[in-house]
Amino acid sequence: MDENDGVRAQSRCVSREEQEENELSTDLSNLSVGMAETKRMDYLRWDDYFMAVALLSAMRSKDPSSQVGACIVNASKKVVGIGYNGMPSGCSDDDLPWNKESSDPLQNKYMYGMCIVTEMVIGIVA
Ligand SMILES: O=c1ccn([C@H]2C[C@H](O)[C@@H](COP(=O)(O)O)O2)c(=O)[nH]1
Repeated sequence: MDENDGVRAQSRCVSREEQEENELSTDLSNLSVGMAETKRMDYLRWDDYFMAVALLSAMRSKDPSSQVGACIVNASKKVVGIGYNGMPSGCSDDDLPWNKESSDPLQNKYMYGMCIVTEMVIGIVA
């Protein structure tokens, strides 16, 4: 052992610390690679997404026999309208009839309701 042994020893010690640090950072970097967020691949396709919006909207309908939902989307895939079948807005769905086979046309829902898509398109362009 000469006078440089201590230095070498210290230097070896620092080296080991550095090595440990390197190992630690390597481990952390592995960890961060392992935890890295990557894009989900099982996300909803646009068509399914818009159809799901339409299905959800249909659940708002008060029509006892048919529940229809709609979701209108523009060319940029932006929803420009959602809706469901029912009485025209502003008309009470407690007062208007929900029948469909009454001999009195005024007592049938068809006299008052309109295809929801038609109604929505009118709403969008109006
Ligand atoms: O494309 C459609 C088809 C139907 N609707 C609405 C209109 C009515 O409220 C009902 C149809 O009633 P039925 O008892 O099934 O005849 O559904 C619509 O909005 N859009």
